[in-house]
Amino acid sequence: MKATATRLPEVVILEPRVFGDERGFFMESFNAASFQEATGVALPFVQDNHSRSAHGVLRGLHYQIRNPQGKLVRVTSGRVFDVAVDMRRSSPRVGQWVGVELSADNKRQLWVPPGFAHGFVVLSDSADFLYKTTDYYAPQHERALAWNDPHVNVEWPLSELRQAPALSAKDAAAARWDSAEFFD
Ligand SMILES: Cc1cn([C@H]2C[C@H](O)[C@@H](COP(=O)(O)OP(=O)(O)O[C@H]3O[C@@H](C)C(=O)[C@@H](O)[C@H]3O)O2)c(=O)[nH]c1=O
Repeated sequence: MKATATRLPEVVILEPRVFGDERGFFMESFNAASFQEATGVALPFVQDNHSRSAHGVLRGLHYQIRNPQGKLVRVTSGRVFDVAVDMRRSSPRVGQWVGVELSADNKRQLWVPPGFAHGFVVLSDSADFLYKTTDYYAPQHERALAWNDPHVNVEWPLSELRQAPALSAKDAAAARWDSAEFFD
């Protein structure tokens, strides 16, 4: 497992060792000890999620203001641009973002800690997105920050899309920075 820090130090890119042979490949997609060594995080994971999205779908930027979820995310078919935003009020990097391309080919995983908003846009024809979470889904605590909030100013790779990003109604109505809620 290779771990690479991003410009937000708590957000880490993980690359499992891939054993290829004439049959295909094998990798440990999750190993608790390797994960803890790479991130310093000992939280248990309690939920696994899988979504499939068409080209141009943008989900996010989501976080839970109570029961915050750390997310270990990866892509098993297709290619996405994945984004984490620091939503911790007392953080020196509050409002800063990091974006990483995750694909079935590069087999990268991104560790998005509790206290960060998360989202992604699909660059391929479709994408299967799998993630583990450190807390349960709690819709009453879920919040969405607008993907295109000018204060955060995520540089989404929109030139790679054949269309404008496709959003859920919830994400289209997401909060702007000035009315967003933060982690203390
Ligand atoms: C996220 C989630 C959704 N659902 C249900 C609620 C709803 O009816 C349906 C679709 O939910 P959403 O539209 O919120 O799904 P989606 O927009 O894919 O939400 C996800 O986006 C990415 C970016 C994240 O980071 C995730 O944590 C999660 O917020 O699935 C669950 O039952 N459990 C869950 O954990």
